[in-house]
Amino acid sequence: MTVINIQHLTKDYGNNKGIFDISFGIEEGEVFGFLGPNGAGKTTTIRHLLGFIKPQSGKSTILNLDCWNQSKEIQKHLGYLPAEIAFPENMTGTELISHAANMRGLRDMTKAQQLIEMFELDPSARIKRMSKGMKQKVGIVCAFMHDPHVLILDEPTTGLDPLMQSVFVKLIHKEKQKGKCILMSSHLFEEIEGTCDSLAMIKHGRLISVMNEQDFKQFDKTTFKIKFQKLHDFQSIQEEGFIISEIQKDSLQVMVEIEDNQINELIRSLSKRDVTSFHEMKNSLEEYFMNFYKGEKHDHV
Ligand SMILES: Nc1ncnc2c1ncn2[C@@H]1O[C@H](COP(=O)(O)OP(=O)(O)OP(=O)(O)O)[C@@H](O)[C@H]1O
Repeated sequence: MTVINIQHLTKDYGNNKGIFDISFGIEEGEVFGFLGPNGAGKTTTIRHLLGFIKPQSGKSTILNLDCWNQSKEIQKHLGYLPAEIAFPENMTGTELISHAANMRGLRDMTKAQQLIEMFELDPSARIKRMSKGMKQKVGIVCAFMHDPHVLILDEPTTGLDPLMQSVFVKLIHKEKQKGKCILMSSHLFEEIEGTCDSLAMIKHGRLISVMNEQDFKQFDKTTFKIKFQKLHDFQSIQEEGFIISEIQKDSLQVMVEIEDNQINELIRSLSKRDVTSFHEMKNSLEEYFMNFYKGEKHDHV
């Protein structure tokens, strides 16, 4: 079932700013990455989904409810983590979490407590004394504590240290297993690659690429750069049935591309040969896009 559905969504702010003809859908149990550089239009798209912006043309729905006309109904099923969290500074984290729960009519705080422990958050401090990372953790607790079916997360790992980023990735995997529909915006390839099943890439307000689950499978492959001592070994490895993506005869070097489950087979095969060097070159989303859009100027994306 398509939970989030965006069709031809357009908001023109003038001067070529805004979003233009954005369309994509996200299914139940799918983690969808929304990737793009600063100012690309990620937040503008997300604000439409939240019912904060009326579309100029096109429409978006969540659970078949219209995001502009039925946003109140949608709120019950939605968890939202904004990119910039503007919390009332004088409250403590605990007060804020209770306040957010009361607004939702949420009584059972079991999940909130689990999240607080999982992220090692001390919510008793005043928000104004909290670091960026601590505020982000409070935001995560508020977005997930009512166990919503749909999660919209705008640059969710901002301010989290690497350890907490990996806790966040675990949380996303768990929520996905429960069948949640998750939209996650980011300008970090690594974050999207580690969590998402599919993605849309936006630049200058327009979608430039959509990758589905099948397209993502290529990142389960690894390329190895292998150099041999003897010509005979260099030649015979090419007859072993591996995918050879590049051959350099002068240096007796090959690039072998394997699925992650073929690694033992490759090692067995190499153990019979005289290898002088062996380098792993993991296929990454970032590399894929850099190759795909060679010639264009990139900062992050
Ligand atoms: N209310 C507005 N009026 C005019 N221009 C706007 C408005 N809101 C956003 N923009 C412009 O629209 C473009 C898209 O902005 P948006 O915030 O959606 O980008 P983003 O992809 O979320 O970027 P970032 O990664 O920096 O958060 C930007 O050029 C921004 O300046």
